[in-house]
Amino acid sequence: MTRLVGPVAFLYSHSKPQPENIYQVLLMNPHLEVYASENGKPNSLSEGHNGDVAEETENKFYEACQLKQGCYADLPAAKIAELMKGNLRNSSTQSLFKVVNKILDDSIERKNGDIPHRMGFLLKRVVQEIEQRVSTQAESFKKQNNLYKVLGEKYQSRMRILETLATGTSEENEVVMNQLQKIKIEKTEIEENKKLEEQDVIQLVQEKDRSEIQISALKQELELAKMTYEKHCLQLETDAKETEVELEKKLMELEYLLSDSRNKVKELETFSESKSLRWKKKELSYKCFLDSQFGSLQELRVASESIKQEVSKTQKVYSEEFYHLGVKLKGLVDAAENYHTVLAENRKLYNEVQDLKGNIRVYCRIRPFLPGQSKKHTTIEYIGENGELVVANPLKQGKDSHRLFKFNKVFGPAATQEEVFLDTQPLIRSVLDGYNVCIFAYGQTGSGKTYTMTGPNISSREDWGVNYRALNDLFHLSQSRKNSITYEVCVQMVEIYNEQVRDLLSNVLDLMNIGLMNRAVGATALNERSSRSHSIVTVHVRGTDLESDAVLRGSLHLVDLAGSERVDRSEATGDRLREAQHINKSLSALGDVIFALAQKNSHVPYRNSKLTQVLQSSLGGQAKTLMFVQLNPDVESYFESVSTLKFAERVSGVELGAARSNKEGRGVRELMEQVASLKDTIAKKDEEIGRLRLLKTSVNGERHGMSSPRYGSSSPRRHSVGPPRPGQTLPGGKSSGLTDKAVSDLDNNNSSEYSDKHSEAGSHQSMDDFRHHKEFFQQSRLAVANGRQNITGNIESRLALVDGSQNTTEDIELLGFGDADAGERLSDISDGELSMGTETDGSMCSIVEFTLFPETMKTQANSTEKPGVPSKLPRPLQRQVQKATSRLSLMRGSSKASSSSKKTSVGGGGLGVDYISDSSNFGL
Ligand SMILES: Nc1ncnc2c1ncn2[C@@H]1O[C@H](COP(=O)(O)OP(=O)(O)OP(=O)(O)O)[C@@H](O)[C@H]1O
Repeated sequence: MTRLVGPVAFLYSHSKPQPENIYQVLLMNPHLEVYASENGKPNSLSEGHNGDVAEETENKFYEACQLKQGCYADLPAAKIAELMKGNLRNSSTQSLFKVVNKILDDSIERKNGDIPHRMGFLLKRVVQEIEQRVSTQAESFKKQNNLYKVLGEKYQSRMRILETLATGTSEENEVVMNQLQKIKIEKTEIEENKKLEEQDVIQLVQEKDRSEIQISALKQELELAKMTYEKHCLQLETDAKETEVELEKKLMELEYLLSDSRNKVKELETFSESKSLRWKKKELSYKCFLDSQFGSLQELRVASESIKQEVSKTQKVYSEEFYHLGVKLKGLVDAAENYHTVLAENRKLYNEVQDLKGNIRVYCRIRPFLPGQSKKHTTIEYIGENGELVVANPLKQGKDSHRLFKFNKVFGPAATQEEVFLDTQPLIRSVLDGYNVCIFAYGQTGSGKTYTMTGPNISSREDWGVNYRALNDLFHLSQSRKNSITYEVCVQMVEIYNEQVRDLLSNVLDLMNIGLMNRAVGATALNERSSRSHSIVTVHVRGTDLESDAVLRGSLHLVDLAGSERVDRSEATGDRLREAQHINKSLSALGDVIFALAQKNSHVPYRNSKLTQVLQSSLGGQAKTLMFVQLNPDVESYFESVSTLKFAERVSGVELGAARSNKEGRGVRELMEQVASLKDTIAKKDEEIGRLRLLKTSVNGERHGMSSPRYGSSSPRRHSVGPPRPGQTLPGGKSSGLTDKAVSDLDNNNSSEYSDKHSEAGSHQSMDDFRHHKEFFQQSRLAVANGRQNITGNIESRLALVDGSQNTTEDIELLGFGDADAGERLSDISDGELSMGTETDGSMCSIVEFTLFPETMKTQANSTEKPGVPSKLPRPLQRQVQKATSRLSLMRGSSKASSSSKKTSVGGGGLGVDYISDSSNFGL
């Protein structure tokens, strides 16, 4: 490209002079540069705007020329031209001009104007070069000029168009101006926004700084975290390695297990295949079975349809029949209701018949298992509502193992003290109507006798036994009747221990006070001895009808017997053996009495024990007697229980005769008193006769020795009475007044041998079923026999052997031997016709007196021996006994001393029981 700049462009545009040759151009513009084109021709003329570059080129060219001058002076011109050719082409036009000027200057300096050939050639070449360059430049100027001309025209036409357009768009210009204004406003707004944004930007920058700080802090944290993370990573890696090792181990194990389980799976697969085969077979068989069942079901459906029809038919028939049955049933229900009332009436009537017959009532009570005892093993099989009891033998099975017993009532283990008492209450209340009542508890040790009679805990009303409840009830009843009848009530508590009778308490207040004050000691002392002694609480009642002045007397004996099996099990010696023998004796005597009564024997051996003596009025008289048979349900006690039940069954068959109330009209009482005084005089006479007889006998004995069979026996009984004949008049003018039966009783009673045999025979007959009881009866008899061997026929000695020497006199006295009127008393007791309450000497009071206070009798008999309290008794009890005895003596003394005393002595001779007038004191 060729540019026109500087003076050339100026020349072209203003003067437009057309240079006629290259020299002119070069002269006009010494700075004009002419560049050779690549093809060796100058293609442009350019101003050398860098003088330094041009100067450098010029110097180089000149130096080259001078060099060539010196060096190549001899070279031909062609050769020089060839060498110059490259430099010419590459040199600028200005440097060429300079070269020309130099050459010319040099030639002028030489003054001859002579130019060396070589320089001239060079000059020619340079000029040619410059001419060539100028001509090409001029041509391009022409072309450009033409081009500019075309362009000028074009622009002028455009200018014209634009001018026309400019006039047409002035209005639009206004709009555009307006828009421009708007745009300006927008621009200012934008600028403001921009400012704001700049502020924002500043803020953002600040924030950015802050965040950068944060970022740097975070980066630090990150660094730290990275460090810890790396540490952690390291730890993890070590852990991972360890776990990897473990896992590898486990993997090994698992692989082993896997292979094992694979084997098992294979086994199971084979097993399951065999099973599935079996199941398939089964399925097939079931299918066959189901098909057959389905078939039979179809048949059944058909059959059931027909049956349904039949059933509906029969239902109709049944409903009709049911209707008829309903009608009949209604009638039956009515009848059943009546039946129950009839049954109740029957029971009542039965009881009345029993009352009339005077049967001993027997209630059986079964105690519950004690804590610690196994409740599974019980002998009690069934308890009926009407007194049936079935016991099972644990050693047998089948029918033989069961035994049925029937009593008036059976109380199960769950029966309460209240329930037991309610069934006993009517009997107890009849005491206030003048009846003698005896309630005794019989059974083996630990069967619940004391529980029933006394109760386990007297401080709790609920636990009160029959004794406390009876006393409470009697006192309350007597209080409620006080407007029509005044009652005098006396309570005695007696214990028969080793055949000695001990009056423990004679006053109900003392009973209650000692019970309350000294409960623990008293209770313990009593319990200790309970198995080895018979305890008897006696309530004497005397009532006076305020209207008729009639007097009624009743007595209630509440007896807790000693354990029935004690002797059987006893392997005791010494004191315990003695106790056992006494218990044996008394229980066997009770058995003898009961069996004699059951067989309606003419003789009933009451005298064989203190127990039977004390209970005589309640067993043989017109008394109401109830026996509680206590059972232990434990299988270990089965045989004991069965023998107890057999004994009880026997007892329940005993008829005592209809009970009779001891009521006396005023006349009767007066007569009784006369009879009593007469008896007293007779007794005195008898005593005198006895003394005379003794005197006579001693005189005869002296004369004839002691060989008389009549008086040979030392038994005063034989001596005094002998076997009387009916109607025989007793010495002293007193008719025996006894029937044949009474006489024989009397005889039997006095003949110990006969009595023993008789009782034994009775026992043997009646006790076939009661082997166990028989055993202890025999045991007791052995003791008696031992005594008999030593002194045959000597009753005193025999008794001394049985009861111990210290009690000999006492026993003789108690049994009536050695007492002149004993025969009479015995006859009274034996005679069933004589009531204990109607005969003074044979009354319960006198018997109790007689039994309780042998020392009194001894005094009467002028005996010198006095029984002491047995040393075997526990000390507190001894004190009690002594206290009670002395108190009773005092009471007797006072009643004797003053007939107007509030305490009334009953029984004649001041030997009765002291009644306490003020019964209100006894409210419990
Ligand atoms: N019905 C009953 N309910 C609860 N416990 C009873 C019953 N009967 C008896 N027991 C308990 O059985 C045990 C023995 O009773 P208990 O002392 O009355 O017999 P026992 O026949 O009088 O004996 P022992 O002949 O030795 O005097 C006691 O612990 C008593 O509390």
